[in-house]
Amino acid sequence: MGWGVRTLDFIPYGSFVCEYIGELLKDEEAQKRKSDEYLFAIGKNYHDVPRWKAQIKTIPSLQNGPTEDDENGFAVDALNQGNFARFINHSCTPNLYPQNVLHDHDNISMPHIMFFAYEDIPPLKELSYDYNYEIDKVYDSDGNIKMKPCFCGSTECTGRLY
Ligand SMILES: C[S@@+](CC[C@H](N)C(=O)[O-])C[C@H]1O[C@@H](n2cnc3c(N)ncnc32)[C@H](O)[C@@H]1O
Repeated sequence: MGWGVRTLDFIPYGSFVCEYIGELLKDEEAQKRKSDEYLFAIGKNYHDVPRWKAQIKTIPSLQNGPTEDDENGFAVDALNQGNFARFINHSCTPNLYPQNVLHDHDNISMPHIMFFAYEDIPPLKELSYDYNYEIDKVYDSDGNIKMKPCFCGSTECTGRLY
């Protein structure tokens, strides 16, 4: 799996752990990047979530309907600039989960990606999150389906990252 990240300290359930830092790219720019190893796709499905729809009324910039940013979707690329979060591997039974967080602006299409602890994490445990790829939905530049085996070692491992 290459490099990974372990915690030195005990991390209590629910704690904020770190942000996924990198270059913010429009989806179309992200797709042109030669490497997708460190891309975190933010997605643009926040308008579809009924629970979120109620809260959308509280965000001033969303009152005039979707903007060009909403149509585009964004990704964070940590290939050239980033922090240690880019070395966190995928697991089919992860101990971290990402959340979209708005704290210094109210543009819902480009939230900060913050990781929180799914459970109490003991010292020296490897940190992981679910990369959430859809199997057979990742393509190379020629349009062929890409496949990558998963080595997370979980008893619930699906066998493929994508
Ligand atoms: C964001 S990087 C994680 C850090 C990476 N291990 C490294 O050495 O830089 C994502 C890449 O790590 C590898 N990786 C992460 N989790 C994996 C897993 N469960 N099974 C196989 N490869 C994994 C894959 O090559 C993936 O494209």
